Amino acid sequence: MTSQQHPDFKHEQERLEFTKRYIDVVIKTAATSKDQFKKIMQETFGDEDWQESGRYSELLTTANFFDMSKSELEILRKAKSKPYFARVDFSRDENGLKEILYFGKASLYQRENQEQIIVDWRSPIANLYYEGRIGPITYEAEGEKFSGDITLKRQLMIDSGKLEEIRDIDLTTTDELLQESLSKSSSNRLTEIVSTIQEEQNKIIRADLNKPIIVQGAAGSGKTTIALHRISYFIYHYKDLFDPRQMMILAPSRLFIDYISEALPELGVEKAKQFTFTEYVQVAIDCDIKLVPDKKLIDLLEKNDEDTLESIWVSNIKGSSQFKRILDQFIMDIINRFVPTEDFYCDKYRLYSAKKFKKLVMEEYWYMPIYTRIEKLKQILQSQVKSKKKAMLERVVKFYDARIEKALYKNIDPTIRREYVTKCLDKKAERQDEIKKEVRNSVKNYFKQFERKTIFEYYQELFSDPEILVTYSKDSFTIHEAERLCVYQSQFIKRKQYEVEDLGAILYLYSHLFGVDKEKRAKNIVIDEAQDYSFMQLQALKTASDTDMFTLVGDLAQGIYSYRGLEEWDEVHRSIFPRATYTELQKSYRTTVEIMNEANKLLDLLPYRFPQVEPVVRHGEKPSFIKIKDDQWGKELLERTTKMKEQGLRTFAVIAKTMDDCREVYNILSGIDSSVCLLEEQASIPKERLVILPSYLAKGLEFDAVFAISLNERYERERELDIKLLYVVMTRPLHRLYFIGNSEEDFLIK
Ligand SMILES: Nc1ncnc2c1ncn2[C@@H]1O[C@H](COP(=O)(O)OP(=O)(O)OP(=O)(O)O)[C@@H](O)[C@H]1O
Repeated sequence: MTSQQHPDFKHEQERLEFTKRYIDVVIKTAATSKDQFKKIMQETFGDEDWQESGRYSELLTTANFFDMSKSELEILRKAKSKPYFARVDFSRDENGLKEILYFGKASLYQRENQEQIIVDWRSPIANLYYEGRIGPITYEAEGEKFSGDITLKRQLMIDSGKLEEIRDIDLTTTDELLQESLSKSSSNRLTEIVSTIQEEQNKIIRADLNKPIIVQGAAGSGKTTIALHRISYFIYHYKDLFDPRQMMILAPSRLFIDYISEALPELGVEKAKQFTFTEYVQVAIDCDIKLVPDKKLIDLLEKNDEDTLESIWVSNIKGSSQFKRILDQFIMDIINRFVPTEDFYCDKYRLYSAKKFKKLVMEEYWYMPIYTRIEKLKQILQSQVKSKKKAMLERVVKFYDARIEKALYKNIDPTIRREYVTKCLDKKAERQDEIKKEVRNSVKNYFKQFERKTIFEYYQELFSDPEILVTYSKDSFTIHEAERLCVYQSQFIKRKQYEVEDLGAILYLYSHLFGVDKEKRAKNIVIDEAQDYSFMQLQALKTASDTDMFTLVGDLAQGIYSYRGLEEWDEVHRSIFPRATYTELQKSYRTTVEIMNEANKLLDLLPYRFPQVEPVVRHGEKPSFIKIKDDQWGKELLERTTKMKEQGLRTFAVIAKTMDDCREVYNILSGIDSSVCLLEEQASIPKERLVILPSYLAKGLEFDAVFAISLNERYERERELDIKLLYVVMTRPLHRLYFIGNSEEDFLIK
């Protein structure tokens, strides 16, 4: 039963009013605590010797409380307009008592009796809503199993604090709330979906938090959304143990980060760090890297000449597991340069043997980056020298004092004796100075035997000798291939530049040689569009962060960077994240059946077997083709946009294959309507404006309506990259898809 005629509608309305009033009370109480906090702050800072008086710890505890109440306050304030979205009535088998649970984005207890007024969607019992059907059920919380009966499952539509509708879900009802949510228009921003999370998605969000997870999900299956909800779930579960700033989200571009930014505060994950891979590498190695503009994809699309093919060949190698093995050999080689061959002496005293050092470098400190091992050795020597200094000086004093004393008692000419004693005193002072100098310099001098190079010098060294490269490759390279690689790299070495494809290897080397600072290491990493990462990049991230706590979400069918990225998950799973749970999502929530059916045809043209994507049943207009006959297409496109706006659609994109075509489209459209906007990688997406962007930047984004356009650049059936790009374009719209071009064949459609 739906709508306001529901017999329980009034009751639910009253319940909502009670909840809102209760929230008001809590907010007020929290505000008082805040005032109290200020008072204590003043008192505490007014007190001169507050550090000693023990009030420091008091201050800290209060500050902590203040922080909590501030965020609690914020969450509750936000929750007031929509405190919950669902109700589940559950009778536990153990006591037969019926619990009435209201699920929302906050959690709220009635202070008097500790009864839950709102249950957080991330709590274990919320599984009853996401996975439970009416009838008997068991659920797990903190390792314990509970069983009972769900007697009611109800969705509550609340808007601006007003109950709009209630809907009971029984066994047969399809999820109307999901349908409704999907049929809405998009806002150019990703939003949270807590009230309509589907069972298969819920399983991923709540999958074992102590294990990595790899999700291969179709376009529009909710990968980005799920990844963000999983972070939210993780933070909720480890709120007392884990600082959200230790989480890192890696996204393909700033444009994409801007796109997901709106969902972050809603989910309470805004504190997680957000970077592109390139940005993170520079942060991790604490150095700006001069990067060659990344034109390979464009070159592949536009030129596809010999130089391009050579650079693609190199990119493939630089991202491969073979390259990791080469780097491992290189690292071993470097480590061997740090094995001391000489004993350490301070003055003429042998304080440490080379053999003992070797054991430390090669065995005991094996887990540390090599430069950290050397730093450790330095500390050992310094403390050795420090502890022996007194004894060494005393020995000298003792030695000369004994001589002087002997001379004083010896029966010799007084002049000779005086001269002898003076000489001894001088010698003693000289030796003491010598020892002091040695104490100061011996460690430094000893360490001169070891090289000191920068990460860039090491990386360049790798490409300096083809023969050595062949050895590192254990003959998997021919000398000719190694030479090609070295020649290719030399063009950048001269200009002190690097390619994007070098960053994985640079980060990997850096982690082994120098180590990434602890505060720059993330403890939990979420990677969106993970199919575009190479084996080397993923391995480097794991080594750099020293954890395998990764959430990887991606879609190989959209792998437009597969020349440097991944073609399958298996190797990553096997070699980098063997503990990972691997899951697939085949249902798509974004587009209509009509659009998805058309996009699905492209999957058959790809050289690998990609299963057809199943759209959630939602119908709409069939994609249609507009032929370019004259200059009128621009006008027609804008007229259609105006019409769609009248029908309630809000976000529109014109997507061309390349930026060149985009510029031409922009020139024509901006001549008719000055509000159209050309999107670049660093841009943020303007709201409510028609945007023009190239296919490769559209990945991950979505719009109500998409015009796939081809002026000069057609999609070629023979080229895998073209098929993938077109697939990305065709899976962006929620509701409408138009093709504008010279011929339908340019879009591989009939
Ligand atoms: N359970 C759900 N309830 C409501 N909307 C959902 C649900 N799951 C996904 N969506 C919506 O479907 C759309 C696609 O989600 P999302 O962008 O996360 O998919 P994706 O798998 O990352 O897509 P792509 O591979 O194309 O980047 C979004 O608008 C999202 O809000």
